[in-house]
Amino acid sequence: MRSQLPEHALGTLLGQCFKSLRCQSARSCWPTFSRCSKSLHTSSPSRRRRVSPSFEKQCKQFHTQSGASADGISSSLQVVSAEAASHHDYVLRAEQHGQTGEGQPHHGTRIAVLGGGITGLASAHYLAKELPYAKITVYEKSDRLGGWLQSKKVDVGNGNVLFEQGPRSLRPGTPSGLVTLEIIKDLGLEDQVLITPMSSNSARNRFIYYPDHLVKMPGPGQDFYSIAWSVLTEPVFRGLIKALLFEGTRPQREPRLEDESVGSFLSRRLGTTDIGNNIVSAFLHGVYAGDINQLSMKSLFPGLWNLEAVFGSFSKAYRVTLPNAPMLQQRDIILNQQLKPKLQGPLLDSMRSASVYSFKEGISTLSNALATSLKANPNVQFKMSQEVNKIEYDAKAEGVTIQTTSNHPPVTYTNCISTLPASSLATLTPSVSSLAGIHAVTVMVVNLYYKDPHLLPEQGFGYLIPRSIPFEQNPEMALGVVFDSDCVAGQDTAAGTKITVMIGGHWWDTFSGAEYPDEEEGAAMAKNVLHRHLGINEEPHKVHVSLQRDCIPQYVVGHSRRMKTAHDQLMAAFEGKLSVAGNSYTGVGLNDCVRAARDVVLGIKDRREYTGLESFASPSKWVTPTRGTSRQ
Ligand SMILES: C=Cc1c2[nH]c(c1C)Cc1[nH]c(c(CCC(=O)O)c1C)Cc1[nH]c(c(C)c1CCC(=O)O)Cc1[nH]c(c(C)c1C=C)C2
Repeated sequence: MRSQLPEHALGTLLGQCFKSLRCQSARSCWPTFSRCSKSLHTSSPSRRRRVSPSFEKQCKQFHTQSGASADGISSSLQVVSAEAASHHDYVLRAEQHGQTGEGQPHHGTRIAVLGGGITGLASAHYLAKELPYAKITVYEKSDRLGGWLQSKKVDVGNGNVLFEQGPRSLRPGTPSGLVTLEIIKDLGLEDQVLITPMSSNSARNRFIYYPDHLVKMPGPGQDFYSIAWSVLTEPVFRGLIKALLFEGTRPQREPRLEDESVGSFLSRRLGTTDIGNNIVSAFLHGVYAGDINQLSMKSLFPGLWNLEAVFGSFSKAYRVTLPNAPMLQQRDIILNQQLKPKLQGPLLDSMRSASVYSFKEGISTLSNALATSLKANPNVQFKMSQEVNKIEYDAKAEGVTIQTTSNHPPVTYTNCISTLPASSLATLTPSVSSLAGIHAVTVMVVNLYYKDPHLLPEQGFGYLIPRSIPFEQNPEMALGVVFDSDCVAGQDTAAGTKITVMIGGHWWDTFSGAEYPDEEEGAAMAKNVLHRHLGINEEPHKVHVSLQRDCIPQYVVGHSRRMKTAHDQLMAAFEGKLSVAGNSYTGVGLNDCVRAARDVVLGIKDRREYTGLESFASPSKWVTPTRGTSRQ
């Protein structure tokens, strides 16, 4: 299965150009994955011997550098099993210990979950499943559950259309994606799932708007000549061929360099800022609504960051590792091994052909079903409209005390899982000061519905707008446009064209609250964008504008170090009884959030002391299961 993100541009250009260098951050595709984990099991000494001498040399070099055994291939295979048994593999161990963790069931265990968004609900779900004896209390400051998942059904006269105001679809082909599938299975939502196949227009046709027209990004189904023509003639690809040809000649980064921005990394490796500014910045707009010159290479693309450290350049990595030996994180392999056998069946089978998926009633189906199932559980209590204003460690009780703005007395819990934004958590407890600086961007989401079903000039996912677009082409500071009618079919009963325009993000970093456009201005801005870029002059039949304040945390340079400090601070101040999960920490996607929820619950179950940031304190190893090399 190929990766079908809007960042296909990046995946294809960096990935396909070097063929094997699939970005193995959190985005590995699962056939590769299955192959690798299969070969992990079946790897025999005779197979291991079939390794090129140059590769072996690289491995030895790397192992020596990293302080690991210089035993090349076999040592890296040992790394895999050694890590599975190592002290920080809480998750695996928790599963092996069964439902009661290391000790006996602890009746009287009370766990607080702060935040009723998708991470909070998923945490409560896994707590109820894994610690059935525990009493769970979910605190939510607003009067609704689901957080950023906001699907709105709108009556348009001749039927309904569904507007998504936040995330709109899920990708099944990543390790974290398996966790979401597990929840779907737990909740019996299989018949609600709507799949967008990889063969669909939206999966195949992805565009960047540059400098004044839509440019189709290379992707599956496109023939070599049209890709070559596009790369040679479209200004968006300026400098690409030269950059790739000479990438291997550029020096490896200084070992001292702990992190750098994606923009800096690309210009250093490719010798030009054009690829970053024209292509990768567009992809980063589609996922993070963020700034390529601030976002962290190490956190966003750990796979590429790691490859440079190991091999010196991508082209060398390609020559050495060959296409079928991607490097994977040990924790991903373990997750795959845990969940895939459990998920075997029609749902997993149907996901093999899926690019993305959603639900008939929208993405909120997931949070609504979680809430319904939790409300039916007598061990789970929701404290709605209750804002937490203080969190303290109670050393005597060895627990966490939660105080809210309501007049209720503070309550002490055995453990607390905070799914609040990092910066909010920092205001509730001064002891995790390192979380205070985590900034999030605001995006204005404008959903438009037109009765005319034939308005769009192209069929596809939509388009992303890079930072380098001339100002007069984008004075509204739009980040991208989604062709919703093509993206997820089957949610609307009314025919027509549904589009979402996303505006702002990092472009609004310096805005104070008062400067954001109001709904009327937002609607006018979106219509201007569609008029200028797509020639749409028609008035929409329905418009919905929502300002999603601080919705996407930014993993800027130094993120992993900040997280490591936060882990240490949480351990020092709360003895591991306060854990964190959510989009501020280990990934901004929905799948990342539910995976974080599961990890935290299994960590608590296993050890009862778990911060959720262990992966920063003891990073998972990188392994090439078939051949073997690793790096922390
Ligand atoms: C509010 C706007 C958002 C923008 N990005 C995100 C939100 C919530 C978060 C996000 N979007 C994507 C990912 C990656 C998913 C993954 O599996 O890792 C994340 C974390 C990809 C994406 N972006 C857009 C779509 C339709 C998708 C596919 C999957 C999804 O629906 O989440 C569209 C899009 N999002 C943003 C912009 C500017 C944009 C423009 C086309 C910002």
